[in-house]
Amino acid sequence: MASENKDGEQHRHQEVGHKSLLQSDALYQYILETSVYPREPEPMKELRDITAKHPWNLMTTSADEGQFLGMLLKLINAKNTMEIGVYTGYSLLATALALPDDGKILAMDINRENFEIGLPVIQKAGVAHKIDFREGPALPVLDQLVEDAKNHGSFDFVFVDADKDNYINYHKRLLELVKVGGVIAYDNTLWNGSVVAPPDAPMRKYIRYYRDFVIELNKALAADERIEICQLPVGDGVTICRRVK
Ligand SMILES: C[S@@+](CC[C@H](N)C(=O)[O-])C[C@H]1O[C@@H](n2cnc3c(N)ncnc32)[C@H](O)[C@@H]1O
Repeated sequence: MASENKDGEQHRHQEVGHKSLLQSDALYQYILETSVYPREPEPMKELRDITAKHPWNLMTTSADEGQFLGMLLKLINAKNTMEIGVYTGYSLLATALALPDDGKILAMDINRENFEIGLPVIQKAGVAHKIDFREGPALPVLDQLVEDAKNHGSFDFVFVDADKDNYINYHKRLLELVKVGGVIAYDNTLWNGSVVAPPDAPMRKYIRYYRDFVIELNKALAADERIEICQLPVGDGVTICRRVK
């Protein structure tokens, strides 16, 4: 989706946000209009519209990534899941809709207010009973879960979409909590394309700050023999990790 700044200059969608790293705006729009929007469940559309009016809407998961998550969850028959980084709940709703009626999502975010923006839509969709929302930093919750051996290997799927400087810390703990054969998906692993930018390239402050953490994560995941990985250019880059040992 190209947009114009005040000088009438055209920006590509990946420069104004990072919802897709595809090199053609027209191609991305084609994917959305042909395959994503026509199949997007009504509650997800409603939540996407509500979120679009929120000042931090850049943080939301894109509709194509939401569709991808739903498909992935169904393909692996996920039931017990976790999400780190909820914001208004678009990926959370995609997950809740994809899980069976007795499926579970342990959802964590330091900000409850934004979760509450999406909550009425989630309730109306009839899937709120699957969600256990915990307000606060995710790391202490993971530490608590790891302490109890009965949680080891108990999660089928985890979606990580929060503070990039903690992804490595999450990974250490999540590998104990996800079952062998289970999946951890890390979002934003191409970090607005900055992972290949020269260090002196102009970048927004927050992109520059997290860039090195994302680069280190990508190297660590590629070297980790306990997982198989697949990095996809969906959204801002998502790396799917399948625990193998
Ligand atoms: C990119 S947004 C998540 C987007 C969400 N998955 C969606 O579909 O809209 C990142 C979220 O991570 C949360 N966050 C940041 N640091 C966190 C932490 N230490 N623990 C848990 N959540 C955190 C932020 O409050 C923010 O809502």
